[in-house]
Amino acid sequence: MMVEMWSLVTMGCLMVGYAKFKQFFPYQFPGYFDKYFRKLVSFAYPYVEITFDEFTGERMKRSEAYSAIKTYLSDKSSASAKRLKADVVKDSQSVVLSMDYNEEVIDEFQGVKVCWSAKKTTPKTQRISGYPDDDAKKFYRLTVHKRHRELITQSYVSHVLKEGKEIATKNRQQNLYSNNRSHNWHGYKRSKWSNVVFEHPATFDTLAMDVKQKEEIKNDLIKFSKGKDYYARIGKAWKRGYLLYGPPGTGKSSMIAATANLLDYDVYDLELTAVKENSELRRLLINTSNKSIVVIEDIDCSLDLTGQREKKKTKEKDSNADELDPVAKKVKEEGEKESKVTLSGLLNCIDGLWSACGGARIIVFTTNHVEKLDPALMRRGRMDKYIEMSYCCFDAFKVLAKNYLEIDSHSLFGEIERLLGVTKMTPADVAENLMPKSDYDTEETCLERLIEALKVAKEEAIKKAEEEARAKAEKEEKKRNNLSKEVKEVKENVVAAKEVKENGFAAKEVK
Ligand SMILES: Nc1ncnc2c1ncn2[C@@H]1O[C@H](COP(=O)(O)OP(=O)(O)OP(=O)(O)O)[C@@H](O)[C@H]1O
Ligand SMILES: [Mg+2]
Repeated sequence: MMVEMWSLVTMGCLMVGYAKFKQFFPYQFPGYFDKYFRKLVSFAYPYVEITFDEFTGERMKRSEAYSAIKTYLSDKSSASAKRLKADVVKDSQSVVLSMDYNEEVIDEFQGVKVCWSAKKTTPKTQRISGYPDDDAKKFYRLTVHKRHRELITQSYVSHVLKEGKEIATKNRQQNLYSNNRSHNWHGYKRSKWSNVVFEHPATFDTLAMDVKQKEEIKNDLIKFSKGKDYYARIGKAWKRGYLLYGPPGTGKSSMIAATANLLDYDVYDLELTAVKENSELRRLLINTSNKSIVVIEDIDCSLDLTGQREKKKTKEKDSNADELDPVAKKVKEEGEKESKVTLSGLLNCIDGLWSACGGARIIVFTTNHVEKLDPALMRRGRMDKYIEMSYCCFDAFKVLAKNYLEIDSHSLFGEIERLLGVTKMTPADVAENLMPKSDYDTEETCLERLIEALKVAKEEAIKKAEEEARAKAEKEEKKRNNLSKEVKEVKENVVAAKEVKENGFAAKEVK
C-alpha cells in the first residue's frame, strides 16, 4: 500500500500541476494533450477503482450488493481496521463489527491483494435536519491493480456478494417494520421503514382455533415458502395474499405473528393512512425485503372508501401528543387530508410492480367487518385465501387450556364444551378467564371462573336476544299501529269527502 500511496501522491501532483497549466494557458493546448496526460496518470496510478453505492435506481431501493459487501467486510475488518462500528444482533447475544468511514481493509483473493475502503460524501448544500447524516452518500470502494481487473470483476466480486449473503443469512434476525411518513423520507439515511427486532411469542402451537383449519393454513404456508421453483415454472410471481376476518380478539394478529415465526419472515406493518398516494405506496412496497409479510390491518377503515373512521380513531389516540407539539399536529393533519391511496392503486401495485421484485412475499389484510369490504377485494383470485377467525370452539379452548394451565383434560371440560356450543366468546376472553390471577388460583378455580363467565355470557346473550326480539316486535307493532292509523285516517277522509259531495248536491237540490 506504500506503493499505492506514492502513486497517489504522484498522481495528485500531476493533477494539480496540469490544472494550473490549463488555467494559465487555456487555449494553447489541443485535445491530444489530454490523451497523453491521461496515459501519464494511468502509468503513475495503475489501479482500477470500483464503487458500490448504498442506493440504486434513483434512491428507490437500498442496494443488495452494498449490504452484502458490508456484511462480508465486517468479518475481515474486525481483524485489521482500527476504527469499527458495532451492531448488536440476535437478541443482544452477539455483536457485528463493521469498518468505520474512511477506514481501509485489505483482502486477498487467489493471491491478489485488493483494498476496500468505506466512504461517505456529504453534499455541499445541506438541509437543516435533526439527522446530520441524512444527505450523506455512502459507498464502498474497491481498489485493485489494473492487471487483475478480469479476475476481480469476473470472480472476486461475485465471491464477495455470495459470502456476504451467506453470512447475513446466518446472522439474520427477524424484524418488525412500520412505515415512516413520507416527509421523513429525505436524504440517504432516513429510510421508508423503521424497524425493531421482531420477538412475538405466538406460534401455530399456541394459536387457538379449529384443528383442521389450522393444519390446512399451516400446510398452505409451508408449501408456499418452499414453492420458489414451482412459481417460476408456472410463470407466476412468488406471492400469496390472505384475508383474515372475524370479530376483535379472535386471533388475527396472533396468526400473523405465528406465520412470521413459522416461516422466519420479516413483518411490515403498513399503516395506509400514513401513505399519501399510490406512488408512495409503490416505493414502500419495493423497499420490503424478500421473505416478508406485509400486513394491512383493518382494511375496511384504512382505505379512502371509508377512510374517515380510521383517521378519527388515530386522531383521538394521538390527541394528547398533538397538543404538546403543534407542528407535528399540522404535518399529521396535512398528511391525513392528502391521503389518496386507493384500493385499485393498492391492488395494482401488489399485482404489478411488486410481482417483479422476486423473493417470497405474503400480504395479509385483516378486517372485523368483512361485509363492508369492497367487492374488488373479495373477488376470487384477488386474495389466495380467505380465513375466518371465529369465536372460541372446543378445539380452540383445549389449546388455550394447554397454553395457560398446562392441562389436556379435566372433569370440567365436558361442561365447558357444552357451554361453548351455545355461547359466543372470543379466544381472547376465554384466555383472560383461564389466566391464573394469583398464587391461590388453581386449574380448577380458573376453569370454574371460565364456566361462570360463559354462563354470564349466555345469560346476557339470551337477554340481548330477548330485548332485540322485543324491540323488533315493538317496532312492528308501532308500524302496524301507524298503518292502521293511516288506514283509519284515509277512511275518515273518504267518508268526509263523500259527505261533502252529498251535502253539496243536497244544497244544490234545495236551491
Ligand atoms: N385464536 C387465538 N389463539 C390464541 N390466543 C388468542 C387467540 N385469539 C386471541 N388470543 C389472545 O387474545 C389477544 C388478542 O388477540 P389478537 O390481537 O390476535 O386478536 P385480533 O383478532 O387481531 O383482534 P383485533 O381485531 O382487535 O385486531 C392475543 O394477544 C392472544 O393472547
Ligand atoms: Mg389485530
